[in-house]
Order: sequence, then structure tokens, then C-alpha cells
Amino acid sequence: MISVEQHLGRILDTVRRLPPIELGLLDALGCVLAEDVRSAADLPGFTNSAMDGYAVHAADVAAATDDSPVRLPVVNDIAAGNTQALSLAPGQSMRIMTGAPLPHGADAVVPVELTDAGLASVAVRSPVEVGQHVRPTGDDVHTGDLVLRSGGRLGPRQLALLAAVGRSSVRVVPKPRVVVVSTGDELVEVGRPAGFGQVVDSNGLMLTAAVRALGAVPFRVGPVVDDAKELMSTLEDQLVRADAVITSGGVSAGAYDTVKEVLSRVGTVRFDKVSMQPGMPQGFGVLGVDETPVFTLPGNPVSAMVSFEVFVAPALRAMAGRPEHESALVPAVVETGWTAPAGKTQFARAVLHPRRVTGTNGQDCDFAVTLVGSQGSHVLGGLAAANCLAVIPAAVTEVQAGDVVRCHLLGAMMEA
Ligand SMILES: Nc1nc2c(c(=O)[nH]1)N[C@H]1C(S)=C(S)[C@@H](COP(=O)(O)OP(=O)(O)OC[C@H]3O[C@@H](n4cnc5c(N)ncnc54)[C@H](O)[C@@H]3O)O[C@H]1N2
Ligand code: MOO
Repeated sequence: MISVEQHLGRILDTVRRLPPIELGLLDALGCVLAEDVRSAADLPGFTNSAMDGYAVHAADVAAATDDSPVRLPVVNDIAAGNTQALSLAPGQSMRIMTGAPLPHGADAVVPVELTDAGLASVAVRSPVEVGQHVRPTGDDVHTGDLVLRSGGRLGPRQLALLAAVGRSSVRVVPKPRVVVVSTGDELVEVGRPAGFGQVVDSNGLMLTAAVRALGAVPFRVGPVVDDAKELMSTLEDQLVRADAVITSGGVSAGAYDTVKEVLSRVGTVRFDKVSMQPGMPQGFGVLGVDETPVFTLPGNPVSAMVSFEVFVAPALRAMAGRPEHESALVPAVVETGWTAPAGKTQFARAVLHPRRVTGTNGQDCDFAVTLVGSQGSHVLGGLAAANCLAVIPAAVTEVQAGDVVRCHLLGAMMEA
């Protein structure tokens, strides 16, 4: 038996950040930036109005009041998108819209609400300060400024900044392409009726969805029967499009546990018992000339999902250039106790309830936690109802009400 930390350590020592590529901005959503980005432009690119109103010389309206408005001729009308270079002489005004270029000479904008909205001439009822409602060139970003650093993740806001400073593509760490292969003679395709002795390939769907939710690119390969040749040729075919492979099933001690049988022979994949529950039988190694990482997860659905969370997700994040763990374990106070297996780290399916509560050790927590469903490795109902895995260290066999335990969040729907 090896520990969870040993198995994860071996995986993280093996996987590598993927080499950077250039991608169009939208395709780069969720990717990690692999270059420092400097702006090729000033933002705003020209001095413009922050309000719909009138461009003026502030000095001209310094004496304006409600009772004694200042009247100015309106000599032009400037809409957003106007590309003419205009000049405003003292004693005049121009009607101007939000985002339109401020005419040369003007130093402030009077919002339309502080005027009579006149077209030929305008009555201004309030003074404005020099610079008021004006957005100067380069106010946001100057040409040459470092706007985004290599290593940051690109979300909608960062993509907007890249577009605004003139980029249409960017150098990023690509999202890992992950092939998901289910194995087992008993499996039938999703949507097909499962006859006696048959099981719907829910793992294939679950792991494919988990890969996508994490922000990587999944390819699902329908159930492969327990046949050594078939499995090997499927894996060989799939390696061309894979940065990583995940299999489920066929890794314990059964007579037809083909994944273990086939990959043990290859010599680059190692099978271990990991001291955890669920998820004890695990395999990991590399395949093919590109040394593609392969994770062979146990077939029991809960075991497969817990293994994904604990081993595969950190590895895929590392390959994508992201931190291996993007959220910390959350401390929570146990509502009703339970037993945990001796000598194994337990990943108990549980629900976190947001509530201020103090543990018997005096620790204040933001959550209480209760187990959900029975803890069998086949119990999908409980897995679906859980929003966390309570992580109980191998040395603990009794979890008691009031104990503070640390919980791995399952809640985030999408990491992309
Ligand atoms: N004699 C022993 N038997 C078992 C051991 C052991 O140490 N000695 N370990 C048990 C543990 S723990 C686990 S976990 C499972 C792991 O089994 P396998 O990885 O070999 O998986 P299978 O036998 O193929 O399937 C197990 C179970 O899961 C269902 N399954 C499989 N694939 C899917 C899928 N794609 N979608 C839905 N359900 C799936 C399968 O029908 C079985 O019920 O082994 C224990 N046995
Ligand atoms: O380790 Mo298995 O994953 O308990 O059911």
C-alpha cells in the first residue's frame, strides 16, 4: 500500500506543463498566458467624453447657475464614431455623446441634464471643473505598459483587455486534450436500456464531463470490451490526439481486469493499492513515444470520481499551467459522527451547510458538515447529492460530532 500523497507525488513528478501555442482570443478562454503582454496602444486611444452633453471651455460656464444660466452657441454635433478632428473656440459649445472625441480646445463636458438640451444654442445651469466628464488619452493604459503577466489565467475580462490593446491572438498553454476510455463487458452506451447484468456507462459520461468542467478538452471513447487486443488497439489509436488518457474499470483483482493485465505488460504503467477509501486500486504511468500520462481509475463510480478529484484534476491543472490546487480544503464542524476505515484516508461524501459554528476544539468555522447517502463505492445517488468530500486522515477511525474536519469542495460547476 502506498499513501495518497505518494501516489499524487509520483503523478505530479511525471506530468509536464504543455508547450505553449498561439490561439485566437476566444479559443484562449480559460488558458494560462505564456507571454508578458505589453500594450500596442493607448487606452483610451483619444480624449473623449464620459457623458452625453456639451463640450465647453470650463471657464465659459464658471458663473452658470439655475437662476442665471450661461447661454452658448452650439456649433457642432459630435456622435461616438465621429473621426473628424474638431476644434472648439472659446465662447462656443458642441453637443457631444458618450465616447465621442472631445474637440481640441474643449476642457470639460456639461451633462445634458444640467442644460436645456438646446440644439442651436444651449443654456448651461451649472459650472463644471476643468477635466470634468473627460476621459483623457492613455488614462487607462499607456502604449508599452505591461498589461498582463505570463502565468495568469484568461477569463472574459482579460480577453477584453487583450482585444482592446490590439491583440487578436495570444500565446497560451493549451488546454490538455484528455481521452476518456471506459472498459467492461457489462457496459452499455448512455441512453440504451441496460439489460440484466448490464450497466450504463455512467463513468464515461461522468469523467468526460469532469474533464470539461475542469477546463480541459475531453474525447469520450465508448465502452471497450474486456479484451486485451481490443483495449490495446483502442489506446494506440487514441494516443495521437491525447495529452492524457483516463481509463475506468479493470484494475482490481478480477479474472477479466483487462486494463491492469494489458498495461502491466507495457512496463511503463504501475499499479498500486493506495491507502484510501474509496479509490484503493490505482494505476498511473506513461504510454507511447510521447510518454502520454495515463490514469487507470477503478470502475466503481464513486471510486472513479474521487480518484479524478484527488489525482487527475491536480495533474490536468499542472499540465495546463495552473496551480495544482486552486481551492483550499474548507474546515467544517461535524454534525453527526461516523466511523472511518483504519489505515486509509477516507473521502466521505458529505454536504457543507453554511453556518457559523464552533468545534469542540474551540475553532470557529463557517460551515457544518453532514454525511450524505451510504458510503458504498457504487452509490451514485449520494455522490450526486454531495457538495464536498470530507477528508479523514488515515489515523482517524472515529469522527465525532463537534470535530473539525477538512473538506474538499465538489461544488464548482466549471473551472474554465
Ligand atoms: N478480490 C477483490 N475484489 C475487488 C477489490 C480487491 O482488492 N480484491 N477491490 C475492490 C475495489 S476497492 C474496487 S474500487 C473495485 C475496482 O474494480 P475495477 O477497477 O476492476 O472495476 P470493475 O471490476 O471493472 O468494475 C467495478 C464496478 O464498477 C462498475 N463499473 C465499471 N465501469 C463502469 C462504468 N464505465 N460506468 C458505470 N459503472 C461501471 C462495474 O459494473 C462494477 O460494478 O474492485 C473491487 N473488487
Ligand atoms: O477502493 Mo474501492 O474504490 O473502495 O471501492
